[in-house]
Amino acid sequence: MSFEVKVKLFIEEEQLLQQDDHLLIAVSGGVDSMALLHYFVMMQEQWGVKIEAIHVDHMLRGEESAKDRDFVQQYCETHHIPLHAKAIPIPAILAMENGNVQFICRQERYRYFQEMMSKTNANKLVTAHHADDQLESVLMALTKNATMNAMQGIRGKRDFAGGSLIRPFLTVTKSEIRAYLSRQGLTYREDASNAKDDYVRNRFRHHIVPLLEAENPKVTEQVHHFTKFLQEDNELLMALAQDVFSRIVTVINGNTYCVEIDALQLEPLALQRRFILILLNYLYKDSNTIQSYALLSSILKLCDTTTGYAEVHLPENFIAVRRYGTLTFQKKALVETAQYDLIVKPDEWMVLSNRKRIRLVERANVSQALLTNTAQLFYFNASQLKLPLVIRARKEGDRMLLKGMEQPKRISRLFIDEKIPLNERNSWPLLVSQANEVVAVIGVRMGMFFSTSPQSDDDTVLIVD
Ligand SMILES: Nc1ncnc2c1ncn2[C@@H]1O[C@H](COP(=O)(O)OP(=O)(O)OP(=O)(O)O)[C@@H](O)[C@H]1O
Repeated sequence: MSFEVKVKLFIEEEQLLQQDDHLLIAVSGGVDSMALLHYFVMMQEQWGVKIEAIHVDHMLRGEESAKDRDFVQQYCETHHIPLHAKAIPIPAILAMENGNVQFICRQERYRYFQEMMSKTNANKLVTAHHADDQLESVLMALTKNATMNAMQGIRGKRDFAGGSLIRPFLTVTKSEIRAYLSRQGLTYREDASNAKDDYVRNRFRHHIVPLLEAENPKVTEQVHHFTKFLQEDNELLMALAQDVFSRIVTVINGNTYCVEIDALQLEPLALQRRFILILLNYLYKDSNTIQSYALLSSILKLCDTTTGYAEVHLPENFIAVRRYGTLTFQKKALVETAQYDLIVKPDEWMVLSNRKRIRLVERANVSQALLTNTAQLFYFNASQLKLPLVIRARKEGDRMLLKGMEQPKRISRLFIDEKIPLNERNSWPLLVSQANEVVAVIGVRMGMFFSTSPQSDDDTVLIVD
């Protein structure tokens, strides 16, 4: 099958192009992306699309990278293709931020791609990833601490910057691309770093892939089918995991995710894993960069039991905590610092940081307000407390009067006795009167003003659910 037919079939099969698409073609100047740009120059009318090119000079290889840019520019001028180009001082960024060169290049490159997608109103970014890249990616994922997401390799199409990123060359090999370019009589820029073994990808390319190709010259085709099957299976499993997510996750204040462990454990392990990946997607802007098999396993290990307290520290200051059968994901800062002072208004449910809900009602209205049978009722005489009550975090020296005790008990002591985790003590919700006396530690102990049975007809009731 010819190069052009192979590419056409893949584009049609994956529905990568539509009539009137506005494409931004990512061109480094190397063999793959020059072939990509040339392919679209030749085929733009046939596909009915509008094309522009985009290039990033990472300023990493001195004059060489400036020459890459000139090379791309010259081709674009000859073929009347608008070019968007930007030089990004990666060495200077690295000096300030530290980090992995390839990671920073990629991050900066895609930031510019994204910016230009919206400035030019393009709806698709096109890159020249090909079948050899696919094979290398799968092999790299297999040997790394990767999740099943990475094992599925590169996709032909994914969402990007309000449109999509498409890879029309994903089924053609590098040697097919090279042969196409030479048939077209075109040249390209050679990046000397590609020949070195410094990067993992290069080591796979130079040493592992040739062995596999010797075993089966069509190994890239085989990997293409393999990844496609995996992707299709995964789509189904992700949809099922999303259903589970909608059923068993409660989101508090838009930033704290609470999972009922019992309900999660009813699901097959394959869905539990994907459920956690979906959750990480909510927590992180780019969850792909933090996904690892080890992280997934340590989070799932928290769900082995529903009793006791355990936590896993996650990247970027997130934390997963298991307590009372609930698994909670949130920013550590939210756990450690209090964000109250909230006035407790009658007849309104308040959701607190310890995942309890409370509500104040007149005794006569209790039955109306009771929605669950897990709620506990605490009766008190409102005239004995200075209202309104307030929810706040602990303060130095806080104490509480308890029934049967002559001296008020220090809240810090009570936290220790009740085994409240250290990192939650500063945000644990306390109920405080206007006289600044702590009258309850919500979900832990109620002070002397509260009884579990009615004292009079006009009691006020605190419902804790
Ligand atoms: N400097 C660049 N300017 C414009 N496009 C580029 C540049 N570098 C890479 N690209 C585009 O990205 C494609 C993949 O390049 P490469 O394999 O170097 O990137 P990668 O980092 O491995 O992949 P990814 O972009 O998915 O992270 C290229 O074929 C080209 O389309």
